[in-house]
Amino acid sequence: MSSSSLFNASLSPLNPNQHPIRRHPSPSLLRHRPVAVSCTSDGNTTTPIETSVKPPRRTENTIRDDARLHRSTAVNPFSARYVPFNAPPNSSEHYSLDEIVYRSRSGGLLDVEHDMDALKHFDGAYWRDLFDSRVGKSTWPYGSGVWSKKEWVLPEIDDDDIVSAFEGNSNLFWAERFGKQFLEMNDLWVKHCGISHTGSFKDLGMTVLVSQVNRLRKMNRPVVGVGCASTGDTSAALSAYCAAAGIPSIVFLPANKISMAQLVQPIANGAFVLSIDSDFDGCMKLIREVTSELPIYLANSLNSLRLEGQKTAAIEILQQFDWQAPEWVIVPGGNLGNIYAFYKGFKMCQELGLVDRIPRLVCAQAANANPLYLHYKSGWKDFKPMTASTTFASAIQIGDPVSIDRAVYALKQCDGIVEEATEEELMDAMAQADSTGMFICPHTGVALTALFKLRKQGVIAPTDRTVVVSTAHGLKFTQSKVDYHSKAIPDMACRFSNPPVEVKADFGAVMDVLKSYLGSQKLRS
Ligand SMILES: Cc1ncc(COP(=O)(O)O)c(C=O)c1O
Ligand SMILES: N[C@@H](CCOP(=O)(O)O)C(=O)O
Repeated sequence: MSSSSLFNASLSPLNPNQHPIRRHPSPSLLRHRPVAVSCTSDGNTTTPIETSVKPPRRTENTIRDDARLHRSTAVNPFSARYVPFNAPPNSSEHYSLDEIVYRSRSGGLLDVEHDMDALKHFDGAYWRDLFDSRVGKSTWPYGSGVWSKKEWVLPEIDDDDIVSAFEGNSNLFWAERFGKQFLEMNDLWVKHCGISHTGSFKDLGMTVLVSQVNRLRKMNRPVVGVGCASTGDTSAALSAYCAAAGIPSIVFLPANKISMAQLVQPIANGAFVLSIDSDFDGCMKLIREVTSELPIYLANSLNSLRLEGQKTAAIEILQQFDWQAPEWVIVPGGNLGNIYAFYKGFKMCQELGLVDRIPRLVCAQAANANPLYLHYKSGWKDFKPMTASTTFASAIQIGDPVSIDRAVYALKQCDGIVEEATEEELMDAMAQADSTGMFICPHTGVALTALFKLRKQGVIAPTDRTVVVSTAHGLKFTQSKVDYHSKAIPDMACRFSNPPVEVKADFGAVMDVLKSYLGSQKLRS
């Protein structure tokens, strides 16, 4: 096929189905940068994207229409299916992603398995270039950080079925001052997964799950609604994505155990909200029972589809470092799906040749809800669920995590570590981070405490490139910050509190407090 006929055959930018190297996977060709093609809105003329300006969009077309016009007619070579998690090599049990199944025949967890042989037809340079070419665009659905990796997420879904808020592509913040001032580190980063559509990393998984539900409903599968148990972030993401797609959502929340900002999210998005007199683990048990009786699709991370979206945050970190792996990635853990999602994202990048090694993972838990930490400390012997106590890191107040097996597997594979944080430690860490220009949630405070401890022990070196995953926006947890800064927390010194100074509306009084403040600043500098 000549290069010009290739341009004419391809109507989709950087579509691997028509990529010139696809049928010639010799190493030298595979190293070439993919040739991107574009076309006019009537789909006729194609030119290399790097030398042309895209023709103006027809105003009556939406970006979905544009995607439909440019859609490839070639057979999609990529696929994925459910298999039992960590199945023995001789297992043949598998399920189509169009089946409604959350557990294996033996009652174990499931995993989404991709056809790695098909993905390996393209080398690491190909995938790196493809993913890089999609960042920062408004092309449907690749403007999403999740769907820009569609071939590795849900390769078979029709773009028309995708429900996306262009989530992902979250900023990787160089924590220069925090690293220098508190940890003597020069290469510390915070991946702000909470600066997102509903304010937490849950958007990454929920776009995938709700898109698949949208597809199932179009296939007339019996799904009347989607349900979850939640500590506040899963419920917010579920209700927002369902509302965008016009799908009913049902959320089970532990009464009085989530923040006001989190509670109002599903209410505003029109979800059916049940406030249940229990803790998260109690709500989780109930939603599992209910979804096995009623045609309500289960949206918690027990459902392995969610993790396919969440793993893209790991891929994004590598991408943001120009495809270099950091030494450490620290993730706060509760129901424990996310730590496995990070491992899976990193591992796929290694297996498909985008990077040559993966980072070591640290999972950080609140000491008041630390079943994984205790399991790790026991040498991975005999896991014991617990009743979690109240913690300011309320979204990880979980004692019986559904993904315990996934987390243990991930941590063992990458020589990972588990750490814990007391209430005072996590609140101090959050205040310290905020004082250097961040505005993080208490869960990120748990992760930063783990970093403090590992630096002190000499496990993490001053020059180690380290990423702390910030899982939710601080604005969802302002009450905890108010309590801390007003020193209203019993038995907590609140060492880094910064309460407002009350002063009379009088010039002299204002000058006095300002002079005293500026004097103390001079002493500090
Ligand atoms: C803000 C926040 N951080 C961390 C976590 C922990 O994630 P996972 O349950 O996947 O361990 C959750 C949810 O559990 C969360 O909502
Ligand atoms: N923090 C979570 C707890 C449930 O986790 P999931 O990932 O299994 O949905 C929440 O916000 O509900």
